[in-house]
Amino acid sequence: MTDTQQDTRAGFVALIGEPNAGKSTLLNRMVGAKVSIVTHKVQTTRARIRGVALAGASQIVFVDTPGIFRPKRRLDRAMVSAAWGGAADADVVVLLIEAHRGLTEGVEAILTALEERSGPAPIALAINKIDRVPAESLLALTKKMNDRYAFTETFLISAEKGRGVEDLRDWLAGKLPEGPWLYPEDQIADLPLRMIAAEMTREKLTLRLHEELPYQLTVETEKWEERADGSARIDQIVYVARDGHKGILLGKKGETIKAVGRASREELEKFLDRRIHLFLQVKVRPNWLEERDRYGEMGLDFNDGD
Ligand SMILES: Nc1nc2c(ncn2[C@@H]2O[C@H](COP(=O)(O)OP(=O)(O)OP(=O)(O)O)[C@@H](O)[C@H]2O)c(=O)[nH]1
Repeated sequence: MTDTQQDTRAGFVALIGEPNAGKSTLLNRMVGAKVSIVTHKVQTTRARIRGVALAGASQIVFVDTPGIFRPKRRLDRAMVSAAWGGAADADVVVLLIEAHRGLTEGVEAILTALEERSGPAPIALAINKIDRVPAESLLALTKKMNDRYAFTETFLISAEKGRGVEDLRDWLAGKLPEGPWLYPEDQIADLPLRMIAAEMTREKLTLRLHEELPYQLTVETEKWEERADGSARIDQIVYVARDGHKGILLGKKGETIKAVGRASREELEKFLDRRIHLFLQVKVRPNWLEERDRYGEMGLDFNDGD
């Protein structure tokens, strides 16, 4: 190992909490401005990348599980446990709650789901919006929360004012497994956009192919090129596990993949409000399943680079 590679760490952090807890605000603080473009427009049950933060030699990949921890009035426990899968694969979980609301029914529901899961990941509590309450109340809330659940660590933060955020980020960085970074540095800024674009194409494939759709399929955004005229060129690869699947995806004279590309491009243009040139390619990658086992659960388009 050379000096420059020493001590690099990388891994996944699931940021969970009730709607409005401040997840986006916190992420923007830790990751940088671009993350806010990740809206709730693209819904999926799988975990998605919200952004990547760098802290020293660590690369922290934040994932979330949209729709999961937003139970309506009555909590569907089975659904929450099933959906919890994505977060259970994270290396660290952060539960974000609001200082002025404390241990609400919604937080209680999340804690129940936490108790039912068996993953070994450390779970930190981040009490957010501390600027909204008197400092004296925080000690009591910290105690109440830790009596309810044995958190690995508790942080008092104000995502909006930036208080305590660095401490949390540094702590997360230290908890990740040692290993090489998961994403090249030049991809980090637009990673969420790349993910969204891939997800849109995947969705169009699903709509078009229904049950014919090979289960072993993934979409990766390989290139994202900004053009001088304000448009962008996006190159995506649809990976399938077998030759036969490639034929299904292409369709007669490539009609199927063309239609998928058109539909995906139209939606991307609406979403990004700009002109998009989308190029799709179908490739067979037989060992894809092995990678998928490791990363598919996270909804990641993992790029192993070798
Ligand atoms: N006072 C105060 N307000 C905050 C703080 N952090 C976030 N907020 C506000 O809380 C509201 C919700 O923040 P978001 O970051 O959108 O919350 P979220 O958890 O991402 O919400 P969803 O997108 O619904 O899941 C916004 O109005 C933020 O400005 C904080 O530290 N202090």
